[in-house]
Amino acid sequence: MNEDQRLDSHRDPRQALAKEAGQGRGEAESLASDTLGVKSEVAPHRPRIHTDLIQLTKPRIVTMILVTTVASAMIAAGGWIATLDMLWLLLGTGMVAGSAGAANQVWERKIDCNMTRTATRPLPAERISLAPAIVYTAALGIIGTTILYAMFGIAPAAAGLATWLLYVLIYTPMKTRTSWNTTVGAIAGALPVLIGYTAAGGGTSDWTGWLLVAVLAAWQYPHFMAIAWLYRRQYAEAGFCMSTTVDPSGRSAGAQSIAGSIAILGCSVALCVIPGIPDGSILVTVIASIGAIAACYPMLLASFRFSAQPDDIMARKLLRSSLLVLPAVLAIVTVRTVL
Ligand code: HEM
Ligand SMILES: CC(C)=CCC/C(C)=C/CC/C(C)=C/COP(=O)(O)OP(=O)(O)O
Repeated sequence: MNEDQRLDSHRDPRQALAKEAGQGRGEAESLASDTLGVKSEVAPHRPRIHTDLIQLTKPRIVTMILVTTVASAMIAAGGWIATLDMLWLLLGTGMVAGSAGAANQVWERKIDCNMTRTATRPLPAERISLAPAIVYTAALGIIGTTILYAMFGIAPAAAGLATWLLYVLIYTPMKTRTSWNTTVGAIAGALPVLIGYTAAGGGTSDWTGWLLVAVLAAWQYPHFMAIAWLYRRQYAEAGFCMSTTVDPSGRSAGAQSIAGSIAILGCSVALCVIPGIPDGSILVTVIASIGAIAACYPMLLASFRFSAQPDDIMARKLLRSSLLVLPAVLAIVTVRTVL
């Protein structure tokens, strides 16, 4: 049984690889920590309630969302905003994002039982019952939206609410019906940049704000196509409709990964060039543009390699590069805009 066949086994690829690496983890670790080789805390065998309340919010996705929030606020403001304002912005956005993640898990509590990757979550594993989970989800969303409205006005609050509704009421039910769910999810995952952007004074009609949305939307294709490949059997068996269950060859996933990697490169360079129009420094513009291309290159290369050879090894490399490229691109574009 060669490596690919073993990796293709029905076992969760993370546990197969973890077992092989002699890590012998009892608990399946997060995909990113495993992929990035970053040691994350192994979930305690009997997690406490506060651990479960955090797990319900999809904390690692929310953390990356908050990274995009800081960047978009700084890009809109042309620099750092008042620290207290940034803290309120992160608290409000984090609560609304956590509420969306929790609402998704409430909605999918039954189908999550059918996937190794999600079966250990608080609701499928019955460590939290439905009623308190719903109250917790509602409280996070209402308090978070109220903070955004009270501190920053209608635009950030509306952007958060629109994202919540799109992710929970449109994207989530689409997951078992059509692989186009990924495009809706990409829009939902990208819209939160408008929270930070408008909270820091950016306009809803600014080119820069929508180019930031485009960067996030494009990024999610290589990001998720790698995941959709790694978990393709689990998605198929659980009844989800993803690009890799509709097209098991991986050609569609590969093509979408390449398209997304090219799109994020183009949008990132555009974000580096726009501030230089008309009277910005040519040298800074050129250096920043080269930096954006260099930051996107690893994910572009990984996308081409995954497309040429769709297997778990190439998919893990693509996922790893996606989780490193996004913060790098956001850092370069932020510094360029602030300079
Ligand atoms: C179409 C949109 C997206 C889909 C379908 C998607 C799906 C997923 C899935 C299934 C995982 C694996 C979670 C696990 O290990 O159980 C994951 C991990 C992750 N996602 Fe995404 N994601 C999307 C967009 C985003 C966005 C917008 C962000 C933040 C900007 C993000 C950040 C992350 C991070 C940091 C991880 C690693 C954390 C972990 O291992 O749990 N994702 N994503
Ligand atoms: C401010 C605000 C409302 C932000 C929301 C941001 C947010 C949660 C974006 C979700 C991105 C996304 C599609 C994740 C995958 O969910 P999934 O259901 O495919 O993941 P799963 O299979 O692990 O449950």
